[in-house]
Amino acid sequence: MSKNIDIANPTRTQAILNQYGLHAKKKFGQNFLTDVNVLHDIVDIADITSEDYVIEIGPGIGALTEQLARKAKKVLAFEIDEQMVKVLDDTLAQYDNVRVIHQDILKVNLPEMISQEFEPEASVKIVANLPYYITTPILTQLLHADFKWQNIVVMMQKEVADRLNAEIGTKAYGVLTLTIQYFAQAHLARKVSANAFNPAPNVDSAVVKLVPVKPVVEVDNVDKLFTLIKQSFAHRRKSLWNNLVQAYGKDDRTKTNIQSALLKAEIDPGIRAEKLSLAELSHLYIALHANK
Ligand SMILES: C[S@@+](CC[C@H](N)C(=O)[O-])C[C@H]1O[C@@H](n2cnc3c(N)ncnc32)[C@H](O)[C@@H]1O
Repeated sequence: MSKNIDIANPTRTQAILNQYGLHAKKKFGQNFLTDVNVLHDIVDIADITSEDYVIEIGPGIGALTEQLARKAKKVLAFEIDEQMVKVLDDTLAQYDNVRVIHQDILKVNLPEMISQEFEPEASVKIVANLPYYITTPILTQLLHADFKWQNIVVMMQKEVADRLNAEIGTKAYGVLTLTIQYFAQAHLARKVSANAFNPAPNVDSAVVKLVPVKPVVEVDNVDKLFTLIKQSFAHRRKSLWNNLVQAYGKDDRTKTNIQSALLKAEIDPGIRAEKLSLAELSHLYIALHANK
């Protein structure tokens, strides 16, 4: 395959799938991008330069990988579908700066991989047309993983993109919104219509750019903070008090501890978690932790 011919365009994508006797697999969220303008936009939004080491999630037949490989120093792409990995051996054969790894991204130890595959102090960017069925677990994994990244540019369902910057007190405001807020600032970079894909998804899509931020309130253990946040949102219609008692225990000593932490954090026990900001939940975590 010549370097000058793009892998992606509506007829070429289908021809490659036919050549290998493949169909897009729903169970792996396979919706292949066939619009080269969208692919170029994604690479531009991520601002990929020859200094960058890129992690791609789900390369598929290599349409986005190829565009990344033309600009980046190295691309490390994780693909779950063995049949796609075989296609990629051919479609990306000319790009010696691409390494495809046949693995479920949710099972990858990214910091370990980065230290094995990238130079120390590498400028790391993450780019993907995400499999929509696991957008939230992937974003959660990426953000909680302990490595430095410059930006994350990902295509996702528009409805999920809206949750990232959801207003406090709305139905869309929740654990995902707070996870994003703790680690990053999210910008909706562009919308993408369903006919940019083969097969066309039944939902609207959007490209989102995340840039890292310092958290509004630093805590000593981010995982524990998010355990508390998940417990607080466990039953959205229940009060914070009821959710906390359910999580921590109904005995008098535990109840007194929760009560004094709420008082210290100046939070009304009757409120619902969806009315609380990240800063308030962080202060609650700090107060609860101090009581232990
Ligand atoms: C929406 S398609 C994107 C394909 C290609 N990047 C494109 O833009 O045309 C999602 C890709 O992610 C792969 N995938 C799905 N689940 C995965 C997982 N858990 N780990 C790694 N790759 C996964 C699918 O097989 C598919 O190739």
